Amino acid sequence: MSTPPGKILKIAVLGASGRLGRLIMAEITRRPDMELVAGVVRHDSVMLGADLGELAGTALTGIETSVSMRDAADAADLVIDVSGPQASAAFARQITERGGPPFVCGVTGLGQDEMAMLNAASQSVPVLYARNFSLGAAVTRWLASEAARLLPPEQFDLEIVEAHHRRKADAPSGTALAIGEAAAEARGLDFETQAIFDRPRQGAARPVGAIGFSAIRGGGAIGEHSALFLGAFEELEIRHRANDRFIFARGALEAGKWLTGQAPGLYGIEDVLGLK
Ligand SMILES: NC(=O)C1=CN([C@@H]2O[C@H](COP(=O)(O)OP(=O)(O)OC[C@H]3O[C@@H](n4cnc5c(N)ncnc54)[C@H](OP(=O)(O)O)[C@@H]3O)[C@@H](O)[C@H]2O)C=CC1
Ligand SMILES: O=C(O)C1=N[C@H](C(=O)O)C[C@H](O)C1
Repeated sequence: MSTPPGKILKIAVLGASGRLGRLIMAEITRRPDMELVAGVVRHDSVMLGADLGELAGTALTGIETSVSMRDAADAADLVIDVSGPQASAAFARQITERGGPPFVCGVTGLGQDEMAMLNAASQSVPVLYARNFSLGAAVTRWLASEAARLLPPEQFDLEIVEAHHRRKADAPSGTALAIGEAAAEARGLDFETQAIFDRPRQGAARPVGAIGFSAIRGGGAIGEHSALFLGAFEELEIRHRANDRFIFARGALEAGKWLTGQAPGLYGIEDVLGLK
């Protein structure tokens, strides 16, 4: 079940001044089934007080950006968070205290403490956490986990390579980690002990079952991910490239629409797409 037909979904965006936040707000204003009701920015943001339409590149909305997560939550049926790890944790605490509204989080680079806050919120509120909102990336992850299950780790080494724009703060990307976690699970391996994030100049040879990560940062790359299954005599590559950031905005809104009809719990994009 998702939002009832005819109901207009009121949405607040956390991280309204960011690359993805602006696109999500623009997309909301184009949708007849959605209404943009709040946009939260950092307290020292130069965008504080700006009209949301100014940020989204659309007509003026008459609503100014604010710093109050509480006011945003009060006004909205759904909150979409594309800010940063600290803000996500603070907001998750806020929705736990007030018991809603449903919360979609797309922020990557969350640590254990921040994930614990999301988990705690999901005890009483529907929460969806997706490190990549695109359909193609979700299918990439699913395909990689199938390949990992079918290709034995003794014969096929798994390396995950990703590339992103120069301003991305976290590495490896959330999507790369999600692919690695799914592959480790499919192979019955412990992700934490198998993941290799750094290779020393003078190191040992590659252990069997290891999952290696390489992250490229530079230019304007929107997001590219490859899962490489490297055998001695054959190789398989599963590759996804985002050509337009719009795919994340659209995916976030579809995920949010789906989430508003769900019971409290922690969901992923796989639940929305039926990939589980
Ligand atoms: N799940 C998905 O499909 C995708 C996820 N992402 C993730 O989304 C996040 C944002 O990405 P992107 O838009 O490119 O990054 P940006 O840096 O462009 O945007 C993040 C925004 O959040 C703002 N912000 C930081 N702290 C707060 C706060 N306490 N309250 C309100 N706003 C705050 C920042 O403000 P300021 O500039 O003032 O610091 C910034 O404008 C990242 O974690 C990224 O990895 C990105 C693309 C797709
Ligand atoms: O920061 C980005 O830009 C992106 N972040 C997400 C990630 O870390 O996987 C998703 C997408 O690749 C773009």
